[in-house]
Amino acid sequence: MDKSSSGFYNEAVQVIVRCRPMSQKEIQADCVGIIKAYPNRGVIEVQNPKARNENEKTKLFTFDSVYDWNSTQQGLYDETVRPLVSSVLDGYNGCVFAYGQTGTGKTYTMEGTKEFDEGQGVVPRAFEQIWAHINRTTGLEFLVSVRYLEIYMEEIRDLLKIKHVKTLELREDNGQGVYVTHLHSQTCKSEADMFKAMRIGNHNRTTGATNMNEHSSRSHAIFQIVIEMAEKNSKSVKVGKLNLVDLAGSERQSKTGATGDRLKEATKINKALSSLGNVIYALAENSAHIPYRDSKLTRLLQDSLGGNSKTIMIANIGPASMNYDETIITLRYAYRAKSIKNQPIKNEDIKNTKLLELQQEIERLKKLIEEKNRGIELTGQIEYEVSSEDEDDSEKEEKVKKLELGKVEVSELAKQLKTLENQMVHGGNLVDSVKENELKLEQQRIEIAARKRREIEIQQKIEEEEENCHELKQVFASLQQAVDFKRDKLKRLHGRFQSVKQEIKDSHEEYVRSRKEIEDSNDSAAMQLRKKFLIIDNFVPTEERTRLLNLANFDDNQDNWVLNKEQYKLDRPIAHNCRRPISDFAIPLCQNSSKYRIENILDLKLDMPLRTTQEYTYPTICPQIKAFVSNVITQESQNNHIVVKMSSHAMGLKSATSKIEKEGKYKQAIKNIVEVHNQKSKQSSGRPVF
Ligand SMILES: Nc1ncnc2c1ncn2[C@@H]1O[C@H](COP(=O)(O)OP(=O)(O)OP(=O)(O)O)[C@@H](O)[C@H]1O
Repeated sequence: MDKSSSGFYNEAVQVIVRCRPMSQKEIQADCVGIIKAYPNRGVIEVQNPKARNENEKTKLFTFDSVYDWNSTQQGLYDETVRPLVSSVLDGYNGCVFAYGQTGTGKTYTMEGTKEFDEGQGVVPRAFEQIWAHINRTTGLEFLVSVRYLEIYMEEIRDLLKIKHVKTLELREDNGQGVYVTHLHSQTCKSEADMFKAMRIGNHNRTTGATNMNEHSSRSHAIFQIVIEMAEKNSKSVKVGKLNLVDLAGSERQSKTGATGDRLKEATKINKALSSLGNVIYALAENSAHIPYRDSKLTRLLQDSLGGNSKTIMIANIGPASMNYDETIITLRYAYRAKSIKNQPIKNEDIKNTKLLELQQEIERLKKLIEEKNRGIELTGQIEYEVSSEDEDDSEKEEKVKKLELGKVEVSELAKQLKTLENQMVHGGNLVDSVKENELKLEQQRIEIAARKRREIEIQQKIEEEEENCHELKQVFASLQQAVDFKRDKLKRLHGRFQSVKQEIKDSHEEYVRSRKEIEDSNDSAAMQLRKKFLIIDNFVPTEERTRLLNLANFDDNQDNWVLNKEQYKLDRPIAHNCRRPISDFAIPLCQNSSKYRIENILDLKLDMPLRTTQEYTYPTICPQIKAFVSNVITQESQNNHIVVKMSSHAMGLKSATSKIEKEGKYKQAIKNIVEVHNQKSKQSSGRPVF
């Protein structure tokens, strides 16, 4: 930690990398593993399956810690996330987010699997830690609430209240940072309440199957836990906020096979992730402008990246050779994120919190109840002391009524008090011995994590120093030895120079590729814009255009242009006793109507719905019967009936007749004859003729 120019302490974003095991699909496709992880040095080595020369063969990346396929959920949590959640419980803002290609284990890391103990990911383990802390902390009152949202197709959705009627918008506030309006906040009184909220949200989250992942997350999800804590009757509160973020994975259409909706989702996912990449890049480069406003995701993560938060980025990668390009891109972003500096500040002494409001309201209600009770007691006493003979009946009744009313009011207030008290949790409801043991265990875990981090840091420093001091330590016996040593060093440095050169070349290629993507999307946006201009220029009168342009204002919160609704009023055309045509058939009828002319200033065709019926097709007669019968049918008219006669070889050249009512129903007649004959044939020979 170092001090920034603004006087706050800078703390770098902690970046860890996790590589999942080879998947069944990758094993079946005979994919080669290209990742080597060195957890004690925090190093990841990637082998390039397309290497053309020695320099391109391997790439090394150093991180705060790395986890390979043998890593456990418990190990990862204890070593990296537990210390962060402890800080949140001390009043800091914290954020853990999982980043990486689709199918690399982001959801596995954040949520985990259904197996109860070992399978649990970061989110449920954080619940456990938070509630263990609350249950052993005496003397404090807590108000714990959760929110769960997803950004799907650039729209924010409340995962705890899916049928939200109000639109959820992003707003910015000096105290709160960026927040979402009308987002449902669920108060939790126990670990089970939090689990319930998580399950509801997960159930509502948008997922879908792709070639890369059967349960692919199609949205970015943020689970937010807010913990307000204060002593009883205190004047200020400490607030810890934890954001647990499971991002949707970046994906290539060629690999995921996405089409239709999946493709549209993928385009939005990739766009938001590329904005995130740009923010990381700009922060790492210390740019004057950080493009947070490019997407909703980056706006929501504004505090976590470069702001008031302690942040951990978990970069998830896969081990297979077929994903080499994506793995390198993820590792490059993660590497850049290492140089992002945040300024976490303890949220102490906060005044406008819900917990404070609750505490004050509880106090007020308690006092009120006390006063009312005192009043009731007094009225009761007076009633008892004053002799009943001195009062008439109506006065007595009045007093009894007043007394009853007072009691009802008190019971109402007591109910309100109970509801308010129920929202808060009183810490420290564990038995003392359990409390002590838990505290010890927690401290041990945090110490072990800190020791491990220190070991990795020391190891990385030693390697750096060794490189620098190697030459100083050497004592050369001969000139030749010195030359050999220098040659070795030159070779090493040349190798390093080549790999840096290669890295620059790769980065340039990546830059060209992403520039091309941006240019393509710019071109398509410009094309859409030209189309809209074509319509506006040709169909919207100039005065109206100027009027509307003057009414449009840019809304920072919505990040969009909006029309001033009070001044913007479009007069609807007046009806002229004629209904608006709603079908092709009705249009000609309305051609002469003044109403039609006024409303349809632009003579556009109506958008007709797609046809849902089919042309009538005549039934067909079985070709054998048709050929056979057409030769022998005769018809005669008999008392308004048609008699169809047919004879066939199949019937021993006998003729049969059928009587039908109308012309054109020969098929029916033939059917009748064939059925009758088939029945006869079945009776005699056991099988039909036709
Ligand atoms: N460390 C791991 N150990 C064992 N299995 C893992 C691990 N990481 C991921 N997996 C498995 O890999 C598969 C894909 O994981 P997951 O769904 O978490 O990927 P994802 O990155 O969230 O994908 P998407 O971005 O498409 O949502 C799952 O079947 C998961 O169980």
